[in-house]
Amino acid sequence: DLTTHMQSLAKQFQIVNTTEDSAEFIAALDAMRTDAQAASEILPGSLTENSEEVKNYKQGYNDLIAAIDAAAELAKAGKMAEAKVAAEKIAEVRNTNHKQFR
Ligand code: HEM
Repeated sequence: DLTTHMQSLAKQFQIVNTTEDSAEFIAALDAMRTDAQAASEILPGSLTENSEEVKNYKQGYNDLIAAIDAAAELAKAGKMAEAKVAAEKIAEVRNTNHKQFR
């Protein structure tokens, strides 16, 4: 369910924020991408299907996935310092969307 995906996102994001190992960093981002995609298919109880808000909710996950991909790409290019900075955008996207939908 949605809560399980959120808890998994939080667990993996903690790894992203603490590891210096690029393989571990990339693997955690990969897991986050899978959870974000799955979560985007589940509407929270506060949203009615087909409402305008659903578009914004789905866009939130698109923004999250874009931030995940940007950080992963830098890490894959061996730019761990830049990747760490890019990963900060993930928390921004999370906070913005939690204000709206949580
Ligand atoms: C890395 C990014 C994110 C993290 C780490 C995260 C983490 C969490 C956590 C820990 C919870 C509380 C779960 C619980 O009750 O145990 C939660 C709830 C929630 N989050 Fe996120 N979140 C993220 C991104 C998002 C995004 C992008 C959206 C929406 C577009 C979103 C929507 C929600 C909603 C609707 C809830 C409450 C619903 C529920 O728990 O059933 N989150 N999130």
